[in-house]
Formats: sequence, structure tokens, C-alpha cells
Amino acid sequence: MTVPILLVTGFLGAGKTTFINALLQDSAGLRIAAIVNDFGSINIDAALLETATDEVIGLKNGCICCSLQGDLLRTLRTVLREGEPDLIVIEASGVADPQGIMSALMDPVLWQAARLDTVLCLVDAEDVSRDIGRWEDPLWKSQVAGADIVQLSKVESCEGAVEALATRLHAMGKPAVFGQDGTTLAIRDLIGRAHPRSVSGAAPVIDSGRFATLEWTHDAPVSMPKFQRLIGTEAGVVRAKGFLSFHEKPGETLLFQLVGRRATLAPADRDQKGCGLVLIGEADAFDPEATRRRMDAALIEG
Ligand SMILES: Nc1nc2c(ncn2[C@@H]2O[C@H](COP(=O)(O)OP(=O)(O)OP(=O)(O)O)[C@@H](O)[C@H]2O)c(=O)[nH]1
Repeated sequence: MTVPILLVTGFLGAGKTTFINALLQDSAGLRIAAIVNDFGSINIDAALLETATDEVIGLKNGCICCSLQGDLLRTLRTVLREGEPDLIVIEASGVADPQGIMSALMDPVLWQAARLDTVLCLVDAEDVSRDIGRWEDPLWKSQVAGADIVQLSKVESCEGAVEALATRLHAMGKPAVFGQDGTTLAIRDLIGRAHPRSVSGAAPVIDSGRFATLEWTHDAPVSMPKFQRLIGTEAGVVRAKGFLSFHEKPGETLLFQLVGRRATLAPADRDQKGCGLVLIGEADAFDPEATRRRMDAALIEG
């Protein structure tokens, strides 16, 4: 049997991991293998999904739309060899251009065993309602253009704007826009929706050099007020996530998430003594080494 592949794309922090987690929790009895591509070597997304399924494989230190295409194909072959799942879900990183991943998945040998079925793009309703520039962002546009289905996230914070948003996405040639009412698509709604695909010529892939990344780790807890003060003032950071431990919360691990200006800290089901954080920003505005120095000074030496 040919195993269907669901490719989940979307901009940084759009809600891909949250969506896949919900899918895995409500898997309708299907065996699902998840392949997750995070930026950097700290694979936060794989850790977040591991609580929902045993079969999570992280691809790190690169982007599967360009440098990791070979790794993706090798990983898919391993997944298929180790027992055919009913569905393979691939989470692209938020900086990935789906065109590159789609081209890689058109590999004629892989095609016999596992076939790209549906490309779903998460669109952060809050982000695109607030930031009109996003609609002209080449990477975001390519992510939307490559999708068979668009799932809106974070609609609860932009009531009134959601309908206009869906209309605008329809006008971009996306008839299948879901989630306006805050609901999330289930597996049965996802598979087999796309028209049969044919192997297309290699499309140009948008340069991932646009973003700069910092991985910051420390093997001990840090001060919560100092961390909050510092992270709130770091220029150019568009996305950050990581597991942290604080002096003020002994024995606890917290999941930190920052998307745009919205930051959250929530208890994490994880036993970790220190901190591992990934920060990402536009390379022309975010200086990872300067941020590292400030973090070291405030949180380790300070
Ligand atoms: N309020 C609200 N928050 C959401 C929703 N979906 C995701 N989030 C939050 O948005 C943040 C980012 O969500 P993720 O699922 O990690 O986003 P992602 O697309 O996987 O992020 P990257 O992998 O970094 O690109 C987290 O704090 C989520 O809890 C939603 O529908 N509503």
C-alpha cells in the first residue's frame, strides 16, 4: 500500500506543532509517524510531539526545503522500512519554502511507497490581521501558494476580521480555507483532498539566509525577572521557544514561546535542570552573537 504523506507548512509560530499535536491526540486509530524539522539543533517541536506519539523523528541543523532534502528522503525510507504507518506527517520549519520539500518528495522511488497527499498551510490569523506586510512576504506567499488546504489559527483574538481574511485567501486561489469558527480539521478531512499530483519541474526555492538563529543553553536555572526583562527588549526576534528552569520555580521546567510580541510561559511535562532556547530573527535586524553576549551577561554572569 502507498502511504499518504501530509505536509504541514506555515510561517514561524503559525501553529504547526499545535495543529499536529491535536491530530496525533485524535488519530482515529491510525498509526501516524511524524517527521519534524526545527531550526537549530535543539529540537523543541520533536520534544513537544513526543508526548503524543512514539514515532517522532526530528530533522535538525538545516532546512528540509534545501540542505536537508537528502536527510528527509533517508528518514522516510527508514520509517517505511520499520513498519508502514497509515500516515506520515511532515512538519516543515517556519522558514521553509514548501516548493523545495514538494520537489524532494516527488522522488520517483519514494513515490512507489509513500506519496505526497495533502499540503496544509497554517495561517496565523492574528499575525496577518495585524501585519499587512505579511501578505507581501515572499516566503509566506509561497507557503500559502503551495497549499491545498489553509487552516487558520488564533482566530479567537481577531473576531470580525476572520471573514475578510478568508475572502482574501480565496482571492489568492485558495478555495479550501478552514478554521474560521476556531475548529481544527480532523484526519478524515485531510487525506485525499488534493488532485492527483504530477512531478513538476524544480521550482526555485526562496533563500533561507533571510533569518538568523541563536541557540542558547545553560546547564543551570536562571532568574525569571532578568530573563523576562531581557527577552522583552531584544530587537529583531520574531520567534523564540525553549525549555527553561528558573530559580523562582525550583524543580519545574517551563515552556517559553514567543511569536511576534506575544510571549507565554507554561509548565512543561519535562524534567530538565537547565535551559535550552532557540531565537530566530530577520538577519538584517537580529544579531545572534550580540544577543548571546547580553544573555550570558545578564543570566549567567549577572
Ligand atoms: N491562542 C492560540 N494560540 C495558538 C494557536 N495555535 C498555536 N498557538 C500558540 O502559538 C505559539 C506557536 O505555536 P506552534 O504550534 O509552536 O507554532 P509553529 O508553527 O509550530 O512554530 P515554529 O515551529 O516555530 O514555526 C504557541 O505558543 C502556541 O500555543 C491558536 O489557535 N490559538
